[in-house]
Amino acid sequence: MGIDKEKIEHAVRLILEAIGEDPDREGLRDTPRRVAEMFEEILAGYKDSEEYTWFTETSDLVVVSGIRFYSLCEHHILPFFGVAHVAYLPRGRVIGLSKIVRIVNKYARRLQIQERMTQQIAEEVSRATGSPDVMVVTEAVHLCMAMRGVRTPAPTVVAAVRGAFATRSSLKDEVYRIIEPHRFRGFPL
Ligand SMILES: Nc1nc2c(ncn2[C@@H]2O[C@H](COP(=O)(O)OP(=O)(O)OP(=O)(O)O)[C@@H](O)[C@H]2O)c(=O)[nH]1
Ligand SMILES: [Zn+2]
Repeated sequence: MGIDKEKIEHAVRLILEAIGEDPDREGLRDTPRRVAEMFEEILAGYKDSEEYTWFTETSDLVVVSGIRFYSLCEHHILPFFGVAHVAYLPRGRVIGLSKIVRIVNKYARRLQIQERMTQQIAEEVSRATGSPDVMVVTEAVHLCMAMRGVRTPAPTVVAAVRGAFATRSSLKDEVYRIIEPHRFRGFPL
């Protein structure tokens, strides 16, 4: 999915007019272009590819914790942001640690809800590693809940717990122990 920047520029100009601003005043003249470029950047996850992997004998627990992410909620197009923690048990295949961060960003940089984003990250880590044993915890503040509406920046936690993490609670507890120092404390980031 490519982003139609011209269309976004046009739409932003209309929004500026609709809120009673003068889109030709100095500070706003380049705003439609800036917003179009911003969307191209922060919604780049639609075009990210799947790369990866190499083989190993290990089956030891891997946890990448405290991965910061910034997403946009699909209801209000306002940011939600926080951290993601990704754990998996290799089944003869590991992926580069940076690829886990790339997977998080790939699904964060779209119009999202936190639950679907968390699930998609878990599914792709599972696909990439060939392991059904995956656990992803995301913690976020939603600006649509903070700046407007209920005006309550309550951090929201979503956990996708799959395979051995779901059947062995000691393994799940181990992940929560490991990620504890890297958990998201909400405002201020
Ligand atoms: N489950 C879930 N809900 C979300 C997420 N982001 C935003 N929302 C909620 O989506 C809902 C949209 O509800 P609507 O009633 O259609 O929109 P609204 O009238 O603007 O709702 P309020 O925010 O309650 O004023 C709101 O309750 C938001 O808090 C998310 O990631 N996951
Ligand atoms: Zn929202």
